[in-house]
Amino acid sequence: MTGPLLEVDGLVVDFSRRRRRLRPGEEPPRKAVDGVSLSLRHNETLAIVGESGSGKTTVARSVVGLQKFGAGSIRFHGTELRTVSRRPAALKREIQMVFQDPRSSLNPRMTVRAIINEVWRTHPAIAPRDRATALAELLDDVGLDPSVADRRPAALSGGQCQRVSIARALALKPTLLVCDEAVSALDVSVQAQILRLLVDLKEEHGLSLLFISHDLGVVRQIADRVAVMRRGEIVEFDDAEQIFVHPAHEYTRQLLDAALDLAGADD
Ligand SMILES: Nc1ncnc2c1ncn2[C@@H]1O[C@H](COP(=O)(O)OP(=O)(O)OP(=O)(O)O)[C@@H](O)[C@H]1O
Repeated sequence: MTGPLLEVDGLVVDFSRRRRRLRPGEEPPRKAVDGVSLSLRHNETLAIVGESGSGKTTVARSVVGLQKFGAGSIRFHGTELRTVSRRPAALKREIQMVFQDPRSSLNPRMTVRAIINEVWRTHPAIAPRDRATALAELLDDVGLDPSVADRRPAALSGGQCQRVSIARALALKPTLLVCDEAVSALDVSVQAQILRLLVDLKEEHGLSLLFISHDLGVVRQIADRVAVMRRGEIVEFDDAEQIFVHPAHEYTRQLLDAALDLAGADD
């Protein structure tokens, strides 16, 4: 396959609605995302890092189609994407998102079996003929016991719920998984297990991952390339090794230092 899987070019998202005349010396309101360009290759993990409010989630939501954008373009397999309502169903299915809080993203009244069946009901084109076997395989893929199928989210741990969220995404046979702070709400040991799972799934299913995180320690474990965002812009975009060993931008160095301080404080 030639060309990147995903190309974001000059993306702009501006939440400030009222256009009033600025007072002399007043700074114009900052755009949440201001001219972001990046690309994601097939079977690659690209992480977007940056402090809170830097625009990471807004980029992710734009890619998934949950956020309208004002300018720029997002291309997937070379096809221009707009918001979800204007995307062809097959493309919608190919880009799936895993959220930070697995509990609130799963319907508490439904069993895991019902959650996954619901996905297949709404996408009959990719629904397996033998759903019971496919469900067992899916649960096995994400490291869950088959007995989990008949449980509800409240009966599962946070890590198990996140595995169910990942299984729900995989049920749609995506090519791109967008993970927005997908391990941030989990204990460190569970974080490591879910990261391992994502790496394995990426290899087994040929997935690409867009991985949003404020945690450089986590990003270091999973990313092939890293885009560093600050105030709506990308300040550095490079191979993970380069970012972590030879950061070029002062802001990246500050983030790395802050992460090291935090790690030291944990010891
Ligand atoms: N729906 C919205 N309406 C208005 N402003 C928004 C909206 N969503 C995000 N913002 C603003 O856009 C900016 C970028 O937010 P975003 O959530 O993308 O950043 P982030 O880097 O993901 O931060 P965090 O990790 O805290 O979510 C912030 O200033 C935020 O307040």
